[in-house]
Amino acid sequence: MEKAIDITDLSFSYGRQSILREVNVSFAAHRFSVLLGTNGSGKSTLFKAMTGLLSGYEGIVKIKGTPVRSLTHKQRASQIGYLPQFYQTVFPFTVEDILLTGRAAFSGFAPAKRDRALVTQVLAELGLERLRQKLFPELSGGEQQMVMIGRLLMQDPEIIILDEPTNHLDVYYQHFLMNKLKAFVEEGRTVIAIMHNPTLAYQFADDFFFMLDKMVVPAVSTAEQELEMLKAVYHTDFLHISHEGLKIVLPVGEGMLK
Ligand SMILES: Nc1ncnc2c1ncn2[C@@H]1O[C@H](COP(=O)(O)OP(=O)(O)OP(=O)(O)O)[C@@H](O)[C@H]1O
Repeated sequence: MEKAIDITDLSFSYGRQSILREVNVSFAAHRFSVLLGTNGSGKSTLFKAMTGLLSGYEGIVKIKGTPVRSLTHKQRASQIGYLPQFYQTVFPFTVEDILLTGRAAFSGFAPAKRDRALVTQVLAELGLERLRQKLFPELSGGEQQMVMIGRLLMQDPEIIILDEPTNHLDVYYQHFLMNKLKAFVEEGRTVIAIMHNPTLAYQFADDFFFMLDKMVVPAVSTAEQELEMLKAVYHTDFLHISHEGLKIVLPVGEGMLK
């Protein structure tokens, strides 16, 4: 297996609070991997380690064979695009300005003509042309989320790492985005995402991982084991529904299953 990200014996604490404990996991290149897990289980912390934004951990995080700590900012930007869970700007930047910042690691603060052409291309790809001159802080949450995905495309990284990419998106855009992420993988990129919606993840992604007891556990093979794993992670019952070859995993409330 060609590894996009390889993590060995990663442990990390915030002060006295242990968050990650000897995490060993690899995310395959050219696949769409999803990490699922409960609130506060350490998923974002793990992703920060993967993107070089976390310091003070034990263990090794490698991006395509090179420790992330030894990559320069520019090398990192060409390999990894990261959509954080939270971002905020109160400055009145237009959507175009925000997209151009996706090129900052390559073009500095003087965007080239081709960077503006790329803005046109990315907005068209995401169907967001109407937003080009709008002020980013005045967009809706879902519009901002899509613009931030566009910013990743401007960066044109090999590996796309997303922390809850479907946040704020309506059902149409959730499916639109998941299809896009799948298409990026078909084009040869690697996508790794934290998601809170197993139903959506199972429909679109290739590989599944769970955050459990400060460690990352890969998905199990049989459908029955899968439901057990989901229950162990979320303390919630799940059921499988199969519809014309489409497998749907659905959480159900306690006591709903007879
Ligand atoms: N900067 C920080 N300083 C101290 N504790 C932190 C910090 N960031 C996160 N934590 C704590 O670390 C734990 C894991 O947080 P993390 O954000 O990695 O969880 P998560 O699985 O991504 O959660 P969610 O699904 O709610 O986004 C939480 O208990 C959180 O309170």
